[in-house]
Amino acid sequence: MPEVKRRKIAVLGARSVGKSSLVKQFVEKQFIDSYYPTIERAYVKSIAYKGNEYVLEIFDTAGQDEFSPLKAQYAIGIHGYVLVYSIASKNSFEMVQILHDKIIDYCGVTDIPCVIVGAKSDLHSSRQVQISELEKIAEANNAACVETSAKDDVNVGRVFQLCVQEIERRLSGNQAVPKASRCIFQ
Ligand SMILES: Nc1nc2c(ncn2[C@@H]2O[C@H](COP(=O)(O)OP(=O)(O)OP(=O)(O)O)[C@@H](O)[C@H]2O)c(=O)[nH]1
Repeated sequence: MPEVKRRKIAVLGARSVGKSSLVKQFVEKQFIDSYYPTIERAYVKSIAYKGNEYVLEIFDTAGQDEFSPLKAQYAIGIHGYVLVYSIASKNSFEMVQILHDKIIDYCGVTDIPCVIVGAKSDLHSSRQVQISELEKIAEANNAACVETSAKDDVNVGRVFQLCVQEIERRLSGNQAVPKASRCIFQ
């Protein structure tokens, strides 16, 4: 019988970028147009990956700015990170590198399993962050990347598949994953 594996994932990013909407769309298959700032909330959802069942414990966190201290519970015992920005906000994109650096620094490591997510990909006409910029930051940080829309339910499941992929390839010592399976835009 395939083994059940448990993995903890923290979802971090600036305020109002769509973290909760992404997690809610993934877990509860719903999208809510109104905005309620998140304090913090944990969700559980199982997925299949390479023939195994993964029980994901997903921590949806409060929006961060550059001065927010990283909470211990989002660093200790976390297997993988989902770092979210909105494609319609350059400032939120800049927060991704700040957050990545904070996690690396807090954990005292050089590399973390991470997916960088350009959220609200349906907001084409307000786009401030190009796909090439996402590819560049992902490559610089050895991360996977994807653009999603929680509103239109585009690539939402892929975020968490990619996160498990990033976690597992490090645990197995297999670093060789083709770029095409690490960066997804449509
Ligand atoms: N157009 C569009 N709007 C979105 C999308 N995802 C979220 N939103 C909207 O953006 C606003 C903020 O979404 P949230 O999911 O609450 O953002 P958050 O990052 O969890 O916010 P904090 O709790 O402050 O950190 C809400 O009004 C959502 O309806 C999306 O994919 N497309």
